[in-house]
Amino acid sequence: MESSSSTIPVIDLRGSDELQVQHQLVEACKEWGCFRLINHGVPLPLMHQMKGVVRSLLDLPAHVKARNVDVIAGSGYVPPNKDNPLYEALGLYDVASPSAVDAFCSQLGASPGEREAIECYSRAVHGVVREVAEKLGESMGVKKDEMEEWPWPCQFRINKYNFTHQTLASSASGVCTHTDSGFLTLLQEDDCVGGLEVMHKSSASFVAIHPSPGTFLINLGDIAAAWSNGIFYNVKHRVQCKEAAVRVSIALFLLGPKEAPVEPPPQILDSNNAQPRLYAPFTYEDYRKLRLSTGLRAGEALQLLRLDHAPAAAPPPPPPPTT
Ligand SMILES: O=C(O)CCC(=O)C(=O)O
Ligand SMILES: [Fe+2]
Repeated sequence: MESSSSTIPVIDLRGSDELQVQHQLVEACKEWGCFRLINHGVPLPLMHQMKGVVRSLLDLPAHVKARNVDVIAGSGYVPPNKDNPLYEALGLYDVASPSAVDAFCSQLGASPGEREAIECYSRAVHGVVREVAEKLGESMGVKKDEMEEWPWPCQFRINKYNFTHQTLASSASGVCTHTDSGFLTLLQEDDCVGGLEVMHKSSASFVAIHPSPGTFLINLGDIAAAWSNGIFYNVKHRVQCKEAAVRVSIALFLLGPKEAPVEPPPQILDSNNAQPRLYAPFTYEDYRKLRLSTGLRAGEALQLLRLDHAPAAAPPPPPPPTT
């Protein structure tokens, strides 16, 4: 697939014209399913400090990282594997729970300084991710107290890509093309090492995302596509090896309602130009299991839940009895 020269939108979270910010948000989510976020309020020194902590945690021996066990499927340590041999990650669910943050730090033997950075950073990015989601909801006419089980749980994940001269020479992939499963993702990319690419919706071509220190990238996931009845684009993205250097990134995933079904709110379904309802209601937990069990990680699992999805052909009738 060809690369496009267009670039993703940039949104000032504290822009003075609220209506303009809402308009920009909706347009970015429809056309790109992602945007760069500036003026978010997380202090630059904290962002830098957290990057240092991420490097030292991911440099721990494998047996220590393995103590970071799953709380929900896939939320703990992900070692390099067959699909993504250059990638590994540590994770924490749910970032709003002080005891979960404490358990994560204890499992990895974080120092008091590292612990403080993790606590401050996770609180700060959690605040930003909620603010972005609330603004996005308001832009669609939905207030935060009308969102089911709001605020939704958040998964925190720190990623490392072991890129080398050898992997560069073989044009290896860091993370294969996928969509994020949740509502939205806030990503602090590596300050220097690029490689992230997003697929532009209308051209279906990959666009390189260049590092932009001090900013965040926001991605919309599968839950955002279902919640908006297909208005928002769940952006496909991947990480390619473009430099022979270790790359690290930090992601916070705002997932979806804990138990309530994911459904478009009436404000979206009843609007004048609304299209018929696209998806059967489902829970985030069931959807996460569906992605894991089918291995469909690039939004295809959502297609299985479309109300107009043709079911697989019925199995052939059993042979007639012989007696
Ligand atoms: O490392 C990156 O830039 C992207 C990571 C990513 O896509 C993910 O964690 O889902
Ligand atoms: Fe992702």
